[in-house]
Amino acid sequence: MFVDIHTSSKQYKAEVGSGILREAGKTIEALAPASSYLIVSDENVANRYLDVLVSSFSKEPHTFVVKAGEQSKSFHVYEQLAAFCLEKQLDRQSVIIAFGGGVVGDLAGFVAGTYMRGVRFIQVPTTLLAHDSSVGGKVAVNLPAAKNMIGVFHQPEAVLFDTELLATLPEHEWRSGFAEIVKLGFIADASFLAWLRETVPALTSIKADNLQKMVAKAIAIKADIVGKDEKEHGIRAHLNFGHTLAHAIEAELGYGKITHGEAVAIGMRFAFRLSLRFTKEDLRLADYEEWFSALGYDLRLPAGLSAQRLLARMKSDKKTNAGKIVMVLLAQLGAAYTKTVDEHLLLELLEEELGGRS
Ligand SMILES: NC(=O)c1ccc[n+]([C@@H]2O[C@H](COP(=O)([O-])OP(=O)(O)OC[C@H]3O[C@@H](n4cnc5c(N)ncnc54)[C@H](O)[C@@H]3O)[C@@H](O)[C@H]2O)c1
Ligand SMILES: O=C(O)C(=O)C[C@@H](O)[C@H](O)[C@H](O)COP(=O)(O)O
Ligand SMILES: [Zn+2]
Repeated sequence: MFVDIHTSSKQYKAEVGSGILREAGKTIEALAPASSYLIVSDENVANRYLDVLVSSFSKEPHTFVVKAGEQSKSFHVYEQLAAFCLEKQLDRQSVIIAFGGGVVGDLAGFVAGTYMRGVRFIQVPTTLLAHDSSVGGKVAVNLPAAKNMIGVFHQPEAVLFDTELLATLPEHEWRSGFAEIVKLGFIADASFLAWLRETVPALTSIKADNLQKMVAKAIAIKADIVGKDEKEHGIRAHLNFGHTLAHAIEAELGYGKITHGEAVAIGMRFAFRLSLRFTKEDLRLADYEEWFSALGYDLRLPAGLSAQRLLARMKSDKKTNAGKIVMVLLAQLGAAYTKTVDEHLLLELLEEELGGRS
């Protein structure tokens, strides 16, 4: 299956299929002829699949493997990778391949977006979550205090999503990726949401054809939004549903202590509760809680966090405007909007959530 992504800076395709990794090198060589290729991956993915990708090229590419996990989305690793590019004499005709989940995609994409002021790159995602991170061109590293603070918009040349690779993904990583898929239903497509609800009573038993359909549809919804607003001047902010709090939780706990998607699931519940303060629509929050609890999510704020500290972190969100926190809320299921929200209200809700934990 192919999904077209049309942004103002680039048009490209995402291919979603089973077994496409075995031909990925040839596909990349045809799509993006280059003076040299560099594959960036992490140790978990490299141990399982790097030889398959490397041997699919007609000429051996360079490889660079980082430690698995969010800690690798740092300036330190960014610098090591950029230095490696120079050491291997990558030039402006070279192509970088991000082979991994969102961490590798964001890191390698940021190096690609900045090395020699920008070289081409290709996303070869290996996690469910990477249906989101591999599309749309947001690439970045974290600052210790805040997620994705230093980055650029740099679209890939193509996305090659082999759903077969998801077979080795740990269950909590399925949960992480699935939260971002459901997010797309909440903000933009109520019928997709209903289909997900029907089709995914358990994460470990999604049939192969439904999995491909789900990933392709999620990419198509994201592509539609990014196509309308590549640089987040408006509607793209809706993709941040649940993220203002999620990013605060991730930074406050320390990167890698909770998966991104599991933090987003908590953030979405919080945003649901906040949305209910401003609408009379039935957002069916209880349905979400019941469904996600059955799938093994813990939607409560992690114990031990401070409401004041979370609020302070939320202020460094990229949507903040003149010191005011801007939240993505739901008008109804399938329709989002942004709203400046008074911090006293946010604090009240955070304290209520944390109080319920003791
Ligand atoms: N750029 C964007 O638009 C965007 C969108 C969403 C999330 N993100 C970012 O993506 C990151 C999270 O990405 P992620 O959830 O993919 O995390 P990740 O890249 O850390 O991967 C999760 C874990 O799964 C392992 N793994 C990857 N593929 C595997 C496979 N096929 N089999 C077995 N193990 C495998 C990894 O080694 C890692 O331990 C966060 O930093 C988040 O901020 C970016
Ligand atoms: O693509 C987007 O736009 C998103 O917001 C997708 C999010 O799922 C993703 O986590 C993104 O990296 C968040 O971006 P940020 O600008 O809030 O850091
Ligand atoms: Zn996200």
